[in-house]
Amino acid sequence: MALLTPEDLEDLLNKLNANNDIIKGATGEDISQICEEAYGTKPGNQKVGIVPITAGNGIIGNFSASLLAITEYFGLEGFITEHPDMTGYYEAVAGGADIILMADDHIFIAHNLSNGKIATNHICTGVIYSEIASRYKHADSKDVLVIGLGRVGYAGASHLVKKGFNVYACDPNTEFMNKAIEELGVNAFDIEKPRKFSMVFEATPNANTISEGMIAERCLVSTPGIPCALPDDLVEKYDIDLVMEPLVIGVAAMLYSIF
Ligand SMILES: NCCC[C@@H](N)C(=O)NCCCC[C@H](N)C(=O)O
Repeated sequence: MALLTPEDLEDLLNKLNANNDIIKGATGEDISQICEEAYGTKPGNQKVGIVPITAGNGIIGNFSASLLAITEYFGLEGFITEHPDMTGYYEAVAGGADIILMADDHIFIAHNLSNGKIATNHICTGVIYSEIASRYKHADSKDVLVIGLGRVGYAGASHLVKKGFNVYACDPNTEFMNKAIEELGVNAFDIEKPRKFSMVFEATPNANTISEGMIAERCLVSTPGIPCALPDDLVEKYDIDLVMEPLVIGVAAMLYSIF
């Protein structure tokens, strides 16, 4: 999994507002409305404790500050603990946090201490980005292309299958591909037999994974992946709504999933 960098997190709320405008234009609703419908919840007066974690590669600059900005963007009170790790966890609970946000290099969780609900960033990111792709108001069918079947892509493919979409998926890792075919019943997308999709959910850590044969002239590409899955020439040539943002949309889904 590619770790975020402080540069990925610069100018976060401007990137969110720009993406929210694209989401509204392409689906008819904004990210808060989509989260409310996807999870059936609304923000309340929950207090969010953000605990920096020093494990592995350690603290990422801007990460905790970004989580605080996101918490406040969705109308919640938040605080970053003065200490990291276990001392920070104790500080958050003692400080009256209802929800704890914390991440090491392998898992990023949101835990609601009041109702016991817990969420991971990789599942919530897969669910919300695939949900956004599936709401494209100019879709020409129920066909959705999922590129990448790692933890995030698999979660998104699973969500779309449950919602009754025709999911075509591809991943160079044959184990991931076979698992998704066996467990989810996805159709293997064959790059040799291209189909043009109007809804694409991409979840890989690679650039330019989308090629011309995969997309309709007018389409919605929804991806948390860094770097961008779309080659510049395709962005110029086609009418593509691109939803791509490094952190806020996934964290919004984490929070709404545990309210
Ligand atoms: N969609 C977001 C995916 C984030 C994930 N790829 C990552 O960088 N995780 C590492 C976070 C480490 C945070 C660090 N321990 C801190 O607390 O600052």
